[in-house]
Amino acid sequence: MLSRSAARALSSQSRQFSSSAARQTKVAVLGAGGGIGQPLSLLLKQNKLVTSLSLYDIRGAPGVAADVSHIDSQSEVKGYPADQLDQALEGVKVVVIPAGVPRKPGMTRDDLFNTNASIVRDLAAAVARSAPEAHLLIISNPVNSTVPIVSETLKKAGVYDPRRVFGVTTLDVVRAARFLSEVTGAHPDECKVTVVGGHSGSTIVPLLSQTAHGKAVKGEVYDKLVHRIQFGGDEVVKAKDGAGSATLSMAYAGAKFTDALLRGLSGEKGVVTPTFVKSDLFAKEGLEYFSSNVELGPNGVEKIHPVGPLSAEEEKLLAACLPDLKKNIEKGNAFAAQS
Ligand SMILES: NC(=O)C1=CN([C@@H]2O[C@H](COP(=O)(O)OP(=O)(O)OC[C@H]3O[C@@H](n4cnc5c(N)ncnc54)[C@H](O)[C@@H]3O)[C@@H](O)[C@H]2O)C=CC1
Ligand SMILES: O=C([O-])CC(=O)C(=O)O
Repeated sequence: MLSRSAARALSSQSRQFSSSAARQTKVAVLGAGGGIGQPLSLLLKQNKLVTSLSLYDIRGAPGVAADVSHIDSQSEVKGYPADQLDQALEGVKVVVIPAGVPRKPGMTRDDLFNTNASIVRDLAAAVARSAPEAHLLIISNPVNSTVPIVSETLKKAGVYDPRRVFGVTTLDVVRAARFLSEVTGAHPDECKVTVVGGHSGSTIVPLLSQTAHGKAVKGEVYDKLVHRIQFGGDEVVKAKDGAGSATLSMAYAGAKFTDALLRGLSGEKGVVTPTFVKSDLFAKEGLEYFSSNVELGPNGVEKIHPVGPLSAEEEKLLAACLPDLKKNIEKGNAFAAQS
């Protein structure tokens, strides 16, 4: 017979266990064998909100899984070969997709469309079949078009919920903080910049005027900083000289966004970060999707924040962003409509 205090302690322990178990989640990485997929899997293995990691790729996922599974964190890891996509998705709550080809020097992200559009469509169709209630985090480029493709594919399957589809634009936010810190000498933690729009060149709009350190940057230094944030991806593509694009910083950014979503799903309040989602902010201009600050919660997207006050320079950047972004979105929609 347990004493009353022992029984109380046991019941409080089991409440704690059940609430933390409820918060934990099975996460899949599709494209886990790739340049982003491997370090992303490594980082997700260290996330306490992940109970189980399901690693899928058409090449090499079982090997990555065996390797990552030796890390001494609580989650289980399983790798799936090319013919086991549906099994990989069973019971999965969050699906992160870095599958597809990366750029080489001289290419734009849009040049990846022809290869990556069908990869992303087929993976989204599998999610619709095997994990219809999962949240989808799209890393594969061109994000401005792959997010519409995923959304339309889910719509066709009758399982679309716009609160559960996210284009991962976190790398732009990460770069903006780092590059602003390099210009000002302030710590990156004090240089958080909201980046809105989409994820390629002119569609990337950093709102430097909304931060204390960013507001102080003017003239040529401002122009160079904005250009560096918009074209940071090209810097890495050039330096890698044909061996691909950003993988390590992207894995960091992907893990950071996944963690934000998991915290929101688990009920944490006030989790707000930019992400490319179905949005009415620029519906009048004909845009169905837009990245702005989004509050993440138990259902995914809880609240889409407006872009807020803009400087004259940012008004111009936004004016340049909207038509390009609209074209990218329409291209994704047109592909999905023909598929
Ligand atoms: N959203 C963002 O900020 C960023 C996006 N990217 C994009 O991420 C994508 C992946 O880049 P990396 O990892 O560097 O490329 P990678 O070539 O190293 O890896 C891609 C992986 O996808 C796998 N794959 C191809 N087709 C697949 C399919 N049908 N199912 C499952 N897996 C499949 C390949 O086998 C490979 O392991 C590219 O499209 C790249 O442009 C890259 C950096 C930043
Ligand atoms: O530049 C690329 O192709 C990869 C990417 O999206 C980025 O690094 O932002």
